[in-house]
Amino acid sequence: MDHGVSAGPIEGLKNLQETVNKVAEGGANAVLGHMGLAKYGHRGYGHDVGLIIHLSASTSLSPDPNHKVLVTTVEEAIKVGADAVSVHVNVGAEDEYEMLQGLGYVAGKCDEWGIPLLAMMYPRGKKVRSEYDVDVVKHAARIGAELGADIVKTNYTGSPETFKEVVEGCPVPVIIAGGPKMDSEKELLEMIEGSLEAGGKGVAIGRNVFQSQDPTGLVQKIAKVVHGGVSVEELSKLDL
Ligand SMILES: CC(=O)[C@@H](O)[C@H](O)C[C@H](N)C(=O)O
Ligand SMILES: O=CC(=O)COP(=O)(O)O
Repeated sequence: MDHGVSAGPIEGLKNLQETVNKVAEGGANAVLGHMGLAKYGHRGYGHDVGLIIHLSASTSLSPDPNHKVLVTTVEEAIKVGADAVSVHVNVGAEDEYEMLQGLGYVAGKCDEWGIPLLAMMYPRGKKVRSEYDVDVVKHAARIGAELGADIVKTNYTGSPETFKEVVEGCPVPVIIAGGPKMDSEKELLEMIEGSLEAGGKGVAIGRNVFQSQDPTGLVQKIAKVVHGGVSVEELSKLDL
């Protein structure tokens, strides 16, 4: 739910509290967002849900939206009760070097404090012809682990065969982002299933969940696939 910074109050994120409630009820393990999520997304009741504070930011209005900067610290995240923190690196961007420096720095701080670090490793920049190409995705994912992340989040490469190369090339658990809203839930669930088949360990789905007609129901289905080992075919037979 970090899109409020990059894209503004987009559909599904206008009311953070409501959205946090819906996904927590569906069984999400954690919500991820900027500092404001802790302040304005706090519900004070209901299911507990993990909190991952995102330390990087850029906006779609910037001359270079691929240039993410660190906007808060591991210590500030810990103060608001974070269970983990995340950093976004665009591998291939003009200012890649600063984002790599930032990731390395944050990884050191996370080790000092004993807090897990999720690195969002996206191949994005002039030399990147496709953000979903296995060669650039596996390179980006590997960098996340090399620089000290505990979990790497990246793009799904379109097939279990290619995604296996990403997982095998990355010594820490790899999870996938959802990307732009898809036409059907089935398409999303099949992508998730494909990533798990390849050895992926989970998902960090944004728009496809919070812009769904039924975020709670969709998270329930995702949890059945990720945690319950239920196939998408079996899922269609369940009364959900
Ligand atoms: C809006 C996008 O293209 C996403 O992939 C973002 O870059 C990822 C992140 N959730 C963000 O909003 O920065
Ligand atoms: O930071 C962004 C994400 O974790 C994933 O967002 P998406 O909307 O699923 O791409």
